[in-house]
This record gives sequence, structure tokens and C-alpha cells, in this order.
Amino acid sequence: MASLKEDPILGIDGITIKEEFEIAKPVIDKLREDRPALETEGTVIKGESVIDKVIEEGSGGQGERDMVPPTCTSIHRSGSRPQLDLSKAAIEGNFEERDPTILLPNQSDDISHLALDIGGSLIKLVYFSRHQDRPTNDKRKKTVKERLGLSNGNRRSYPILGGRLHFVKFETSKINECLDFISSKQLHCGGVDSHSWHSDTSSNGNAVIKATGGGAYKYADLLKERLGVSLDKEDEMDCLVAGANFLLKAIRHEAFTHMEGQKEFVQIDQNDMFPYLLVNIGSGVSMIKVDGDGKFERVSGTNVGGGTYWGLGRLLTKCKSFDELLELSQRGDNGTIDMLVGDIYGGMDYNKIGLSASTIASSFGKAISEKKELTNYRPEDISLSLLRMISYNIGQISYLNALRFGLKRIFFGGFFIRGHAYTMDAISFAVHFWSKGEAQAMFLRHEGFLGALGAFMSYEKHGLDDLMVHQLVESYLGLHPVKRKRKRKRKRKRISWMEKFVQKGTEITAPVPMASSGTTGLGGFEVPSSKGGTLRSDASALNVGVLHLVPTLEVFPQLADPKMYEPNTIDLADHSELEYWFTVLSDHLPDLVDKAVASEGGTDDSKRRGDAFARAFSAHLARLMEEPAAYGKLGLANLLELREECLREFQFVDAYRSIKQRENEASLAVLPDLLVELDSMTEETRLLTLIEGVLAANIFDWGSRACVELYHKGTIIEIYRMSRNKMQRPWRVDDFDAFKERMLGSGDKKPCPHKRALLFVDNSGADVILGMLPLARELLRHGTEVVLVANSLPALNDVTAMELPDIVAEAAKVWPRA
Ligand SMILES: Nc1ncnc2c1ncn2[C@@H]1O[C@H](COP(=O)(O)OP(=O)(O)O)[C@@H](O)[C@H]1O
Ligand SMILES: CC(C)(COP(=O)(O)O)[C@@H](O)C(=O)NCCC(=O)O
Repeated sequence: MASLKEDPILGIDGITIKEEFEIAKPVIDKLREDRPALETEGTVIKGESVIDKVIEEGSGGQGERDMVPPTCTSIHRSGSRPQLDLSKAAIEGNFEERDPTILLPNQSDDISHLALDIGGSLIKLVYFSRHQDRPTNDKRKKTVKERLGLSNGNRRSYPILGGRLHFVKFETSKINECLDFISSKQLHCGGVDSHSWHSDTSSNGNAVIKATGGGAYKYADLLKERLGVSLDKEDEMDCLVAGANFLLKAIRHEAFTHMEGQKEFVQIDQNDMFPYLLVNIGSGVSMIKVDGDGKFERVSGTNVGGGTYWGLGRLLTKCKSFDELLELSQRGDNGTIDMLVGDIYGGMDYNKIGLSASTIASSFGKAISEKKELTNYRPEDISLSLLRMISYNIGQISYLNALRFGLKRIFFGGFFIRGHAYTMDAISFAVHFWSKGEAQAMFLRHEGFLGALGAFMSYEKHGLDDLMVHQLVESYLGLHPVKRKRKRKRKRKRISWMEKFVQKGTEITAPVPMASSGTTGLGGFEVPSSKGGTLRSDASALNVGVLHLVPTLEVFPQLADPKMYEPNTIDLADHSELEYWFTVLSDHLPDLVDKAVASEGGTDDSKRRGDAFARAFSAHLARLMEEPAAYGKLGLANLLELREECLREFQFVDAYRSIKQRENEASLAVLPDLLVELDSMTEETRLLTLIEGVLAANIFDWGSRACVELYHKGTIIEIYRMSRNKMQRPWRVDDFDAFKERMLGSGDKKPCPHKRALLFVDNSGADVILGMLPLARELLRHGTEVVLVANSLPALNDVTAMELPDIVAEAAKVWPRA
């Protein structure tokens, strides 16, 4: 395992843990005790919502609050108006993060914009923050406590360059929380970190904020009274369109499709974007035909929208929050309440008009039964049925409007969607079904912030023209789309499977894990689940199954000297080593939390758990820093296991789940090409390439922070390519010549392949799919029996024994015949 020290997300082989840790509970209790302190430490926002707000604030928080000026009377304007530089704007964070911050790396002027969209249900805020003036290279000088963020509650620290757009929402009925938030961060007077230029001012000296949505009218007086600001009202439809156009043109990995639980990002060619139908599902629904920047027509709408789901759902289920209602639906079965075609036709399909027995004939149709009252229905089923009814209906009406105007692309926004897999699937299904696959439903990651973003952009009406000049959209080749088209054509012949891999890896993202398994009443929605324990065979005659699922902690019997084996290769008794590793782990913590939250569908509940996990783990680290032997002998493996245990304590089953899925998809997509390429080689070259592939695919163990960063940009696959290119013998452990001799023979020696090979799979799907499986295939060809061995529990990015059969079965499907 190379460069272990450099890698904050390292893989540790053969961990043996003997100690039991009493971890999360005392920490949670402590957190509960700390809660009042937490709330006063933060903004004036009270109660449950504090944790959410802290999460949503991202880089905000105490660091900035420390600098809050007492009043905001010092508004002035500098001579030249600062410009918003949207060039190279990019989403920050991983693919699963919701409402992610947008990085403006080239922003040099100190702007201080804040824009509001005050809707029927929610207030959306977009604001800009400068990067903090903290040198990036002073990291190691900070105390570990500072790093752990225990002193100030910060979740992360950022480098200086540029700035960020932040996205925050509040319930409109709790507008005072929103005003408290603005006030605590002084956003209405340029923000706590603003030095030079502040928000627009009106002729009478008051700050002016751009605002849209009905509430910009309804609450104008309240804002004036509470914050002393005037609202510059922008038209809601103008803003929705401007926001959508900005996102589609400027932000990579913004738009995606979502069908049957599968999420796939869509690259939008800004030269071929229009016309499209924009459907904003807020409290009500607006359907807008967009022909260009500022060129649009609201062609339809429906009053059955997000407000309907939340309103009716609240009445029918007594849920206290929208998220509770949505979560309820995940455990629902709409078949108990919806009337199916089969219910009407005695279990039969109505084939003549293409309706199967399982098609919903009438939403809520079963509730006509006189024998049942509301209390006889499960709230879970009601919620799912309602969600399906409204989503499907909106999808269907949207398609009919697209049909009216010959539009093939429909983008859906609005907070009703909430990044919820079922909602998106139901909408996509309706569009797909009624258009017979002709039209496509697409979704936006900043779904609910279109209006607020549009209002934000309206500070500079020419923002989008600038975007064109800066040629913002980057392809994976880093070329302008127009040029890219031509280049790609010319290059097509030369694109190797590896390039395809890189391309796939940047396009594909994981299915949203929130998708519930089993049937959803929409048809064809079975989400494959792991089938450990059952032996299956497939077309390639591979037998796939789990041999052993019960974890046992035994020293591997094949070791030369099992008694001397010590899995903890790094001893943390050395204090500088300890401090180093604590730094690595604490620096990596926000990122791990993001992943863990994403792995659970990014729900508010998972965010709360994620935050609690971060605090609990930080508390453990802080304790161990003071008293390294607090939980017994401390080695790096123990520390990593502690982290895993802690994740599980907060019900994070596999923090890396979505990343694994993404990587599996990308790897499977290129596997056939890789195998064909391998098959075209001589036996000797093939063997060497196969071993190189195993080494390269084990990317996480190759270490380095750069790998991790690449991973975040969705290009980890490039690491695979790079590592293969750089592979040079002799390797640290290099038995290749002996292996080759056994496989192929040499001189007079006949081939004598091993009877059986144990292949230990470790990190990531690429490791298995592009490394181990091609090798396994070769071994099988030579008559060697192959057993793949993996961990029982997910740890770091490990592939587990439970996941292996599914991965192998999928790979076997794309085995080339040869
Ligand atoms: N936390 C929440 N509270 C209330 N509604 C929510 C929440 N999260 C999502 N929603 C859904 O989003 C809808 C509001 O979407 P949004 O785009 O903000 O529209 P509006 O501008 O009408 O407020 C609600 O009607 C509801 O269906
Ligand atoms: C009136 C609205 C534009 C307000 O926007 P919202 O606050 O719902 O986002 C919207 O609710 C709407 O388009 N309603 C549908 C009205 C109709 O066309 O029947």
C-alpha cells in the first residue's frame, strides 16, 4: 500500500479490532446537554431547525459572525460598481449534495448581493460570500482543537480565492427566522465579511434587496420595518427563466434525468438549449415555454402542485412537516388505496387499450369503500398515493404542453421535487409513457432556487452575456462545446476504452439511494437488492454466491508467521504521528459527512444524523488527543474502525454507497472494451497488463490528497488511467516473473497454473470490475478456480461480500463472447 501517509481516505488491509468501544451514546447525551449552548452560539434561529441551518449555511457560521459589525449604517458605494464574475462557476461538493454551494473561483470584486424569492410556501435566499482571508498553508499551525472545529462549531474552512453563492431556505410562515438569519449575517448590508462595496442603496440611503415571488409584495413592509431594507421587486416568471438559463448554461452537473431510480447527469449544449419547457412546481405549478434569454411565455399552469401535496397530506396524515410526509411515503404501499385496473377487471389486464392489471385506474379509488374510515388507512400509504397522484399528473400535463409546442425537453424545478427519487421517477414515467419515449424529463439540482437565482442575476442584467463570452461550460475535455463537437468527431476513432471510462465516470452518477426498493405502483421499478447467500448462474456460466457472511476476526492462516502479524502498521503512541492522523481525519470529516448524508438520500434526518456523527466523532478525537489510551491501545486501524463504528451508531450503513454505485456504473460501461483490448494482446503482454490493472484499479490505496480531490470532481477514473500509464516494474512486491512462468511456462517448463486462487478485493467497484474480474477471467481460462474474498462490513470504500455477487453478475452480463 503506497503513500499511506498522504491519503486521508486510505484503505487499511486486514484490520483486526479487539477492543469494544462505548462510543456514540455518551456523546449524544453530551450533545443534548450542549444544545442550549449550541443555539445561543449560532444565530438566533431556535429549536430543531438550528442543525439544519448550520448545515445549510455551509461556510458561514461562527467564523463570519465573529466579525459582525454592530450596525449597518456605514453603507457607501465605491466609484466603480463591482462586477459579478460567473466564469468557471462550478458546483462545490459531491454529486449527491442538495442545493450545493456554487463556487465563483474568478470573482475578484467584493460584491455583496443577496436576493430573495418569497413564495407561497418557502422563502429562498441566495447570497454571496467572499472566501475567508485565511492563508491556506497555515493549516498545520492550527491547534488540533481548532481543526476539530470544537471551539467554534465550524464545519469547514476554505481557501481564499473567489467566493461562493449560498442557497438557504425558510418556511414562509416562519419569515421571522429568515429575517433573523439575514440580520445575524448582516446580509442586507453587505455581509459580515464585506469591506468595500455594499448592497445597492436607494436614493434615501436605505439598502435595497432584489426580491421576487408573491411575498416580495406581501412582506415588503415587514422587511422595511425589521431590517430597514426596501425590496426591488423582480417579476417571478422573469426570474424563474433567468435562474434556469443561468444554471443550464453555466453549471456543469446541474441537470439530470431520473428514471427508475437511476440518476444520470445531462450535458447541456448552450448553443442548442432552446426551446424547452420549464415546469416550476412550487405551491402551484407554472409551465413556461422558454425560447431564449428573456424570451418566454407562460403557456400553462395547474393549481394541483406542491401546496396540494403538503396541504392535503397534512390534513390526511397529521404530519408535522413536509419532510415527515415525504419520508412517510417511502414506507407506503399505494396499492392499498389506489384502485388498479386489475381491481376493476377482476385481476385481468385491459390489453386492448394497453393497460396492465397493475396500472392505477383511479388514485384513491379504493377509498370509496364504505367499510373504511380515514383511520383504517396507513398514513404511509396515503402519503405515497398522494405523492404519486400529484407527481404523475404534473408530468402528464407537462408533456401535453410540450406536445402543444413541439418541445422535447422539459426541465422541472421547484421545491416540491426536493430531490426525491420517487417524485422524479413518477414525473419521468408520465413524460416517458405519454410521449412514448419521445420527450425527456430533466431535473435541476438547484431546483427550488431558480427564482431566487434569477433575482440575484438581475443585479447585473448582463450576467448571462458575460457567461457566453467566458465560455463557461466545460466539457470533460476542457473544450468549448462548439469546438468540442468538431474535435470529438475527429477524435472518435482514437477514443480508447480508457477515455470512454473517463467520460462515463464524469457523466454517470449514482442512483439516489432514497429510492425505495420493491414495487412502487408505477411498474418496472424493482430496485435490485443484494442477494447474498443464494447461488446464481448466468449466461457466462459463472457461479456467483456468498460463501461466508459471518464476520470472524482471525489472522489469515496463510501468513508466513501468523503469530507475529500485527495489522496496525501505524502505531499512534508517537505523539506527532497521532497529531498528524488526527489532522487528516478531522480535515476529512466534513467530506465524509457529505458522503454519509448523500448515501442516505440527503434527507433532513440524515443531515441531522450526519451533523451529530461529526460532533460525536470530533468529540472522540478530542478525547483521544488528550488521553490516547482512553479506549485501550491506539493504532491507526483502531482509529479508523472507531470512525466506522461511529458512523454505524448514527445509522449510516455505508457512507460510500453512492460513490460505489457511481463507480460500478462507470466501470461496467467500459469493461467490454477493456476485455476486447486485453484479448487482442499476446498472452505475456496480457498477463502483465492484467496485473497492472489490478494495481491501478486499487486506486484508493495509491494515496495522495490529489486523488481525493480528483474524485470530488468526478474524475477519479483519470487516476486509474494515470496510474496505469505510470506503472513501472519492479513493483514493491514483484512476483510477476514467477507467476508468468507458472501460467505460461518457460523454455522446457510446461505451464502449471495454480489450482485455486484467492483474490482479495478491497476498495471501490473499479477495483473489482476493472482489476480483479479481468484477472479472474484469465485465471479461469487457464483452469484456475477463483474465489473472490471481501470484507463483511462496509468500511471506508470497501466492497463487501454482500455486494460482490451483484457486481460479478452485472459484469458477467457484459463479458464479450470471445
Ligand atoms: N420544508 C418544507 N416546507 C414546506 N414545503 C416544502 C418544504 N420542502 C419542500 N416543500 C414543498 O415545496 C413546495 C414549495 O416549493 P417552492 O418552489 O418553494 O414554491 P413557493 O415559491 O410557492 O414557496 C411546497 O408546497 C411543498 O410541496
Ligand atoms: C401563482 C404562482 C405563479 C405562484 O408561484 P409559487 O409561489 O407557487 O411558486 C403559482 O402558484 C402558479 O402558477 N399557480 C398555478 C395557477 C394556475 O395556473 O392555475
